[in-house]
Amino acid sequence: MSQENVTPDLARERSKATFDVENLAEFMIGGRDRLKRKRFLQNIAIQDPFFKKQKSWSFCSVEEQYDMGLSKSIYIQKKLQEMGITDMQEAFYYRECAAAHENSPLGLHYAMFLPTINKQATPEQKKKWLPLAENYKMIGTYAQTELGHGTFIRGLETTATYDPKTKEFILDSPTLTSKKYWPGCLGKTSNHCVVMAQLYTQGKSHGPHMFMVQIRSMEDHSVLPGIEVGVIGNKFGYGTNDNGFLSFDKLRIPRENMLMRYSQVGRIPRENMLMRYSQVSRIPRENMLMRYSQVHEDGTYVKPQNAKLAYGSMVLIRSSIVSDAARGLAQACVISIRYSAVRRQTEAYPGGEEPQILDYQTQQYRLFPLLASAYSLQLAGKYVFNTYLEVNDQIEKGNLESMPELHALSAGLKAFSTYEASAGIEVCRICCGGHGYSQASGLPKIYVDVVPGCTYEGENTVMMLQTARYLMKCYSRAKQGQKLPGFVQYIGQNLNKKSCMSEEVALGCLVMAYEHRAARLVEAAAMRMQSLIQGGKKQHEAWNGSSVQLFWAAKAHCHLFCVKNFVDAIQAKSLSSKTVTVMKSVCQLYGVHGILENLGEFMQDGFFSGEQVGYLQRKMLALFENIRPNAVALVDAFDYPDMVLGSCLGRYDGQVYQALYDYAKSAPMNQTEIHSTYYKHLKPLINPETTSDAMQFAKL
Ligand SMILES: Cc1cc2nc3c(=O)[nH]c(=O)nc-3n(C[C@H](O)[C@H](O)[C@H](O)COP(=O)(O)OP(=O)(O)OC[C@H]3O[C@@H](n4cnc5c(N)ncnc54)[C@H](O)[C@@H]3O)c2cc1C
Repeated sequence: MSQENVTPDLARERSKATFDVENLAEFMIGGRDRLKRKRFLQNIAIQDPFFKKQKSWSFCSVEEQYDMGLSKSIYIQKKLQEMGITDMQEAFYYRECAAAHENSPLGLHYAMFLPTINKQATPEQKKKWLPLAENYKMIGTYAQTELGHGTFIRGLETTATYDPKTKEFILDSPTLTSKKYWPGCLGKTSNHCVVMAQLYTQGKSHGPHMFMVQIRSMEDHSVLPGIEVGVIGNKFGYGTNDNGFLSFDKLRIPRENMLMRYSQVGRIPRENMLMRYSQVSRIPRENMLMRYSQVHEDGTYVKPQNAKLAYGSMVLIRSSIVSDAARGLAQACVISIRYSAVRRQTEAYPGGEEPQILDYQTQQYRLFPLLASAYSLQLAGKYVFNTYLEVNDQIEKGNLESMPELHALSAGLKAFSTYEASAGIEVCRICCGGHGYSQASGLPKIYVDVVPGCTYEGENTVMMLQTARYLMKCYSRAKQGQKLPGFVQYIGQNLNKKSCMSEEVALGCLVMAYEHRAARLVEAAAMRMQSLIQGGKKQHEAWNGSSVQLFWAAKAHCHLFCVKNFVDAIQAKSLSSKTVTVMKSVCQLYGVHGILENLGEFMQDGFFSGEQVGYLQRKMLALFENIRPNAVALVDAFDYPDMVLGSCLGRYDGQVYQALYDYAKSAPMNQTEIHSTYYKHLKPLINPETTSDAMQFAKL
């Protein structure tokens, strides 16, 4: 990043750093070559006049935002093609910079529609749809959520009823609450969508299945008969995205439009069933690859044998949400910490210099733990993604041994990270004082982009309870003396021990404390369930009656994972000893602050003494002092160019006041000396004798 014009405050901060920022930046991204490549690709976007001339999104109406989002998306895609970039990670680096937080109206085409065809379609279906989708003849999305149901997928009401006479499905939205509601890119952009609907065949319901449905003409984009589609109106954020509603009036679609890689229905010639995992009968049973579901020749539907196969794609999506949340929090920390190093406020004593607000201990108390959290969550997202890649081959071969653990962890981490990041971004905004409230800070935009991650792809509480379900299974296995896999081995451990914490606050003692807390909360939730069942409650009543404790247990499990993973990650050989020293402080702060924020859970059974809590409190304050000289260098190591941050406060050069003033000057309302509303409202108020029609009307 250019060192030109950097404010003396930021220049001094950087010169004080005790470690090599490049070393940490390379570690975080996964190597020197990758960092170089990322910078190369992002520089192309930074230099491109197309992006330079774009109006700030914050001065646009929702319709303008949608228009701009679409034009940018299409431009970005063309550029990626021109540059021959096919690698997902490389495309991400370019897009991250070029799109600068704008949620693409084509986002779900790439993120859900194309992958769904790739993963769920038969070879014939792929052959038919993929070229059309890749060439933007088909533009699609994924429509699952309805007005009445999102979380409870089995409760979806859209029906797809098979008619064997015509070999068609009839899609119908029989109730108001069955209308699809929320899917991104649905209202105005897509001409196709994958619809999740309840499958009925031979008079029976077989649960939700996916269907490819054309909703608009590929010639003139008109809405097809039997379909009603539109946008759901303005939202908290996501102005560039046309989240929509959709309903069907007995719409007929060909049988081949059911995504049938894993399940089939209806009579079709045997030779047409080129399904990887499903086969028709009349071959030896043991020859059948029946991992998912199958249909007999008479059209009988056979349900999937192993629902866990769907875990793979869920883990992948959730790991990407963890990384997105971590990125949002990291960017908010960059903005707030750089600004806090430039902003000066309140002379410490009469006539004294006003300190940088970053020197206030209370500012450090709010920002440094978030900085630690941003590192921890980024490392957690990386771990889940890399582990997914490692086990993916085994999944494809049907070996699902390690999947339940990873699946449960990814569900909990998705919730844990989005909660932590959303709350943290808001704290970063508040730490910027008044300017944090301006869109010019970039923080409101980051917040509204990250916070829906608490809801989509599994509502957070529901995700935590999913993790808790797995923890309960582990607990009961541990009580039966069975060995638990990898990371959950702490469950069922002896709880009659005390913390080894000393003044030094060793990382090992921090990990032990988090293990103890998680093990105790898992046990407490299990005991509560057990006692409710023994007291005569039904299983589901006992579950609901224990769900707060189950939630606590799942949260403690995720927190433990983040601490442990952080401790393991900083042992990496690629980190220099100076970087390790700094990162050890950051990691310690993450652990210490987490304990102090949840003290009751660590102290309830006397695991910590009051004296040990004193060690932790003193250590936290000492860590603030340790981290302070490196705070700016630590956010620099996230390596976000200004274009990605989109913030007047988080600029690398620290020229925040000029940037804020320029932003204000560029506001559309400042482009005229007198605003049109003066003639309409103010003039008649100030000079009633020149009363406008409106005033005369009001007087009447
Ligand atoms: C920005 C955005 C984009 C979206 N994009 C898409 C999209 O592209 N495609 C799509 O299909 N959908 C999309 N959605 C919808 C989203 O997936 C759902 O909103 C989400 O799954 C949550 O479901 P819900 O709205 O039914 O929440 P609800 O389930 O109604 O949640 C409401 C409350 O009830 C609680 N609750 C519900 N069930 C339980 C339970 N079993 N135990 C305890 N508590 C429970 C929840 O914790 C929550 O507090 C999007 C949503 C948003 C906000």
